[in-house]
Amino acid sequence: MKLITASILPKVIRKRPVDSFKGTYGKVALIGGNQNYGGAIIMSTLGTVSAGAGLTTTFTAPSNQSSLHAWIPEAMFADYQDQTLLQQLLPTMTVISLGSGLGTDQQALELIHTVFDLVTPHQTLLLDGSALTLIARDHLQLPSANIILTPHQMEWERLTGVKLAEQNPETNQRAYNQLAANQPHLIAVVKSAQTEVFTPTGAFQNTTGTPAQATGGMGDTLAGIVSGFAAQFADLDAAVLAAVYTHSAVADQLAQQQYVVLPHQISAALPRFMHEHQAE
Ligand SMILES: NC(=O)C1=CN([C@@H]2O[C@H](COP(=O)(O)OP(=O)(O)OC[C@H]3O[C@@H](n4cnc5c(N)ncnc54)[C@H](O)[C@@H]3O)[C@@H](O)[C@H]2O)[C@@H](O)CC1
Ligand SMILES: Nc1ncnc2c1ncn2[C@@H]1O[C@H](COP(=O)(O)OP(=O)(O)O)[C@@H](O)[C@H]1O
Ligand SMILES: [Mg+2]
Repeated sequence: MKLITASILPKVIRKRPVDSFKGTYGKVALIGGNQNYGGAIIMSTLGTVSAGAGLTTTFTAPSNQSSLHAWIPEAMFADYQDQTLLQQLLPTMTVISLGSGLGTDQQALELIHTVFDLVTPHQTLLLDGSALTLIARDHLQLPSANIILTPHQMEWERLTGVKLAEQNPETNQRAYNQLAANQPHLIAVVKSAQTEVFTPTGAFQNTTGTPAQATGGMGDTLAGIVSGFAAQFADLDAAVLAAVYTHSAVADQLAQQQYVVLPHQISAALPRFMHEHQAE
């Protein structure tokens, strides 16, 4: 297994061309955040916008609208139950992220079906949190798209059947091979204290991260950052590796002076970190 080190950053984070505009940096739809888990999709949104995505729309429960805008006015709000809006907007997106704080009720399941029907092969679809739990529970077939899965270890167990205690680079690779077999391009980010990333071109282990990250919303934030990187940077595998590295590298920096790192603090520190690591 190769290691994900700082050397990934200059390959991915490039100085922005002078004549670029928001359209250059991709459109992202983040779908999730039910009445109880609004914080999850707000934290994802903070990650995506702070990572530099050009335009971000957050599809969530209407009760989350004012908190979303209080936290991050740069993001647009859409009601995730509005079928017309979903059908109008999702085809225009570079990246769709589905599942952070979505919950697992019937409404959530129907939303997954809607997104799976609408997504096209040239789009990137990130699946996180509740979406992964529902896909595993109902044996849903993944649509044809560039798929990024971001399971924690229990979600990975649900998806693949590999028990948490038996998860290691070898068993995870075998499970990844099975999942990826019928997909044009699938990336699995198996999150833990030593996150492993499986791509069609290789398997990688992250070298950053701290127990100060062990708090709710940390994975929602990662899903947002990965979406922001995937929207902007052309090489999808490298973009995901750089996002995974960056999320925890920023946490490591903050943890030098903090007992716990709050997920939104990672997003707040992201623009400066990316500035420091951009290459010509
Ligand atoms: N502020 C918010 O709105 C938050 C919403 N969240 C959302 O809540 C939904 C449910 O996600 P959860 O992950 O909380 O619940 P899950 O039920 O999916 O997974 C948690 C269960 O897995 C077990 N587990 C074992 N090993 C684990 C590991 N390495 N990492 C995580 N869990 C492990 C836990 O003990 C627990 O029983 C998701 O949609 C998620 O996005 C969470 O992200 C927490 C914060
Ligand atoms: N001890 C740890 N060391 C490093 N990273 C950790 C540690 N504990 C948790 N993390 C990171 O925090 C995130 C947790 O994701 P997840 O469980 O999905 O969070 P949530 O769903 O609450 O947002 C992952 O990116 C994981 O790698
Ligand atoms: Mg999660």
